[in-house]
Amino acid sequence: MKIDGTPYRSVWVDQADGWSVRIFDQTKLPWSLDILSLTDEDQVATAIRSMQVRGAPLIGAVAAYGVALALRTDASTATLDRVVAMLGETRPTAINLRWALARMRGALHNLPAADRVAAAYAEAAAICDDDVETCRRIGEHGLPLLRDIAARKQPGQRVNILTHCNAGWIATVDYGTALSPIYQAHDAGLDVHVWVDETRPRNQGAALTAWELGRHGVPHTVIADNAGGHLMQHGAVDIVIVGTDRVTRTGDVANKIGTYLKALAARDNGVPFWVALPHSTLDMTVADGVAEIPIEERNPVEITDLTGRTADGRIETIRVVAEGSPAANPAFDVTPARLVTGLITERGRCEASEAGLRALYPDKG
Ligand SMILES: CSC[C@H]1O[C@H](OP(=O)(O)O)[C@H](O)[C@@H]1O
Repeated sequence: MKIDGTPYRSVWVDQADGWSVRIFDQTKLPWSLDILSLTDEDQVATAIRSMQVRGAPLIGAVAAYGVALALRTDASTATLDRVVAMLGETRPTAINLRWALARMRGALHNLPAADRVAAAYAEAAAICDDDVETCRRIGEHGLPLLRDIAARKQPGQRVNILTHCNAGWIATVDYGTALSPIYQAHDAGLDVHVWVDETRPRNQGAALTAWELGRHGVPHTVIADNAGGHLMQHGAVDIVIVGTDRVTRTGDVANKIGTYLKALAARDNGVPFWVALPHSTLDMTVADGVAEIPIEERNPVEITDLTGRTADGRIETIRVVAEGSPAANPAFDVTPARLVTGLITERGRCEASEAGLRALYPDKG
């Protein structure tokens, strides 16, 4: 995606030295565009844990480069196994992380140590290129849904989409998942508008989705997470499109905390609830998402404290919870397949079911 006319991906290898890895520090957005240079696997692990880099497909891609960085120092099998295990423990819910690391290990394990560094950078780059094309195609397969809604609108009426968290280009290598159809619809001239859930506690919607859409000129309105049901009751939402961190073979969907509540409100109001995902988000080894998907518990300080910009431009963090009150911070929830209208993938759309997924992905074990 372009920033001030310059095309960017969300992760790239520094052309100057040919090996260090660049990312945007997403904890500084939307206030500043800080580019970080990652030079070893520990810096990659910190960037993922602290959510300097986040988004299910993107953390997989960045972890893949973390393997390459580790092998630059020591290309032994012991190091390969160690760094795959270490990076795989940084965040438990998004399956893309383990998918990317398993792909890296599979590509490198049987190579001579001397060949591993070049092969690691090549495989990480291939993962990135695959994600870019995959997300572009997700947009293509989601666009007809928005065209169909637009066709039923009166002249001057907008297509109103609600999304939760950030599943845009900054959460992937490029294009995004949930936002990819929205970008393509906007670019095709459809009159779209996005209700952007602020997405407490880390405000990925208010800080990242709003930033992305604003830069691309997509009309949008930031709302409190709890406003979505009300808007749906009053006919202000035509469709919900969200991203996901893991989809089970039965179509259960793990995504940012609060997604399940959106799906309940959508079902109660007859609003289509679609989930956009790349193949790297599929976990065919799991059937019951509620019972089996590990839900990341993050630091309660993300609940008790809020970071923002003061009127005079200073970035500050303040406590917004009564002193002494404990907080709990589950970072994801699981929406059962029965509440999902359908899945938008790079291979097409399907129902949220094992039959639907196996028809699209007969090759996925
Ligand atoms: C295409 S991003 C998918 C998913 O990842 C985000 O989680 P986080 O911001 O914690 O990394 C969010 O749940 C998005 O929907």
